[in-house]
Amino acid sequence: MQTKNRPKSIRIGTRGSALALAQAHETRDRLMKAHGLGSDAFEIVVIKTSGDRIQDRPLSEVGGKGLFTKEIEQALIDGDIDLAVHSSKDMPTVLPEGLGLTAFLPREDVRDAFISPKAKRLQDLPQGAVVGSSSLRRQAMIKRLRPDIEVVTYRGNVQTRLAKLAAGEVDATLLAFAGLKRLGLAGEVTSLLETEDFLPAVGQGAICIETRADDGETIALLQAIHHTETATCLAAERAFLAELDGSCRTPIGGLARLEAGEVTFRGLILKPDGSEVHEIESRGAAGEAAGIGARAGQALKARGGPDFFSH
Ligand SMILES: NCc1[nH]cc(CCC(=O)O)c1CC(=O)O
Repeated sequence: MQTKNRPKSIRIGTRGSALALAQAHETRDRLMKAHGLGSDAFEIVVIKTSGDRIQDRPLSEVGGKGLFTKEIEQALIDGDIDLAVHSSKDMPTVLPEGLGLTAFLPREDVRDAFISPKAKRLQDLPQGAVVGSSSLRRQAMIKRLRPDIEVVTYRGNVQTRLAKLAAGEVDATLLAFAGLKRLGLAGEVTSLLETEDFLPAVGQGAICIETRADDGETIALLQAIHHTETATCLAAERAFLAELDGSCRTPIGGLARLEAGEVTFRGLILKPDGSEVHEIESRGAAGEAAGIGARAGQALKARGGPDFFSH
């Protein structure tokens, strides 16, 4: 596998959170298996991002998504790492010049998980209960379903959030089931929110791998672990988001499914207080995934009108 020009090991860049490391290890393990390599063929390079440093404010206030990726992408551009492993959900729709999303791993469960010592389901929480979440989408969806619930901003990594819940700071929280599963914490889940009632974030549950667009050797290496079905769904979801995310303060949900060569896409936008919702469902051939997502985004943008995105 190795050539003369390649440094001794394949350098995998990742954030240092437990979830990010689990994702980097999953990627490495798949590459080892696909190419018959040992773990010594890889080096996991931990990179601290602004998103990791800023813990006291909601991400939407300090600049949103790029915060978890900027420093890692710079390491790719500088040639300090060969590939970067990310949660697709955290990826901006526009990447820096010269970089590309080269591979997607088979998607985990896309659903949000409800975790609470007080009730079995979100619908069963007592009147006026307090739910912790820093995601604008989850906050707005909770208020849409249960306007009486108080939603408090609640940041930190998955373990910190579970500790705050255990300490009684909030009555419940919502987290991506995929992340909990990857951390071996599926047992913490009280119940799962079905996508019909609670649409996930674009990219939720999908690990993506970013490389330099001209790094043919790494791109070839990744082909063996690339999951085209996931990539097709992500093409629709990311095209949808690209039409809408001019403002990272707008709650957005989007999910594509692929069945028998046909993509079914559902998307929605909400006012942050859940008082107004615009939803769309569309379908088409897998080869048209990006167009299906983009048209859905344009349609919702038109339906929301110019005021929808200016809060
Ligand atoms: N924004 C943080 C983030 N990015 C990806 C995941 C979960 C894993 C995934 O969706 O693949 C999480 C935590 C969460 O939302 O609970």
